[in-house]
Amino acid sequence: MKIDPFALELADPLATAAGTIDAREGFTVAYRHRGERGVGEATPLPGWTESIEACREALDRAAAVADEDASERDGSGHGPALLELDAAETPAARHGFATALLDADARADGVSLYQWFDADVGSVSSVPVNATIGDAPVAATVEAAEEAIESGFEALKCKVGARSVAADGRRLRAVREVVSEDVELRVDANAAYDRETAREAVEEFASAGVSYVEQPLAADDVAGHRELRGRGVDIALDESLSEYVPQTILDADAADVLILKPMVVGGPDNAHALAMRARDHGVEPVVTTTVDAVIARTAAVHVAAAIPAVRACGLATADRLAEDLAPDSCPVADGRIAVPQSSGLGVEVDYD
Ligand SMILES: O=C(O)CCC(=O)c1ccccc1C(=O)O
Ligand SMILES: [Mg+2]
Repeated sequence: MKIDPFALELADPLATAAGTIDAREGFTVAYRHRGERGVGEATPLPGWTESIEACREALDRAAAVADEDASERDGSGHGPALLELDAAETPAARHGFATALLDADARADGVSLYQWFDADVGSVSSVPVNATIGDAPVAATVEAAEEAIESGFEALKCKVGARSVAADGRRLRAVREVVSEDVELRVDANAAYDRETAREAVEEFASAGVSYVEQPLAADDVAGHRELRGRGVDIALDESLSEYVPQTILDADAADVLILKPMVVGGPDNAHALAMRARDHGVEPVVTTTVDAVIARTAAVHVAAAIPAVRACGLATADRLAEDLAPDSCPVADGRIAVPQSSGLGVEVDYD
């Protein structure tokens, strides 16, 4: 297993109620499996996943198991090595190795990763995506919304909760005025509110025609989120998935929508399985990145492509990066992101 660190600056930092994301650091993972070299990416986001140090340690541990097994036994060390990586403890590390294995497996089988997940989805050339609009004053928010609409997005996700409910209400109504009613408006509070403020916020968002609010309350407040449902704006849970296993949220009827970040749930395979389980419970899955580099972003696109008739996903995050690890394999046009059709992940990383 080959583990290489990288660090990427953001050209367009993402301002949220929980702080601004302005750089991403992680590791590429390369692993030979079934005669193919698979590539993966582990890009931890502290607060959401393990730290960069814990990620490195976990990957080194998995590499030791995989490499020892490969040299001393039958070369099938990926099983025990993957089991070294706990999806709850070190989700980014597991994501990195699992993606490399999935890439190699799908390449060996000669199918694109999304079809490797589910051959029955048929051919999916693109999936719908939302534009991601950070926290900003009214004028800049409206400008970002207009720009997104001009480039063809039909869903906008606006960060809220860094300002008062009244101030966010002004931002959202101003956006509503310049975009047509057909445009889906979502918001993401990143756990900014207490219960009382959240009820006021939901009322305000309903009047601006918001479809769903991501994580209005703290990650551990499952009961609070359940009580917020049915007030005219759907409830989507995101941070709660780094606190609880998804089954807890599904069993508690705490969400209308589950935001699945492969980097946070421990890999594209886990994200796909959880998406299907959510659907079975009548909860809609939405796949998003954690503003990752091209390998993880592309893996997330394959997860979304394997979900039949998936809602707009939060995958249009490439433009925020000042640089990337390889050319973009999933360009965005007209509000949709392209799904690579070559075998495996479809990302060619130049190691020289
Ligand atoms: O969903 C999107 O549109 C983009 C992804 C996004 O918002 C995000 C990116 C990094 C970390 C957290 C989040 C989030 O959804 O809260
Ligand atoms: Mg969110």
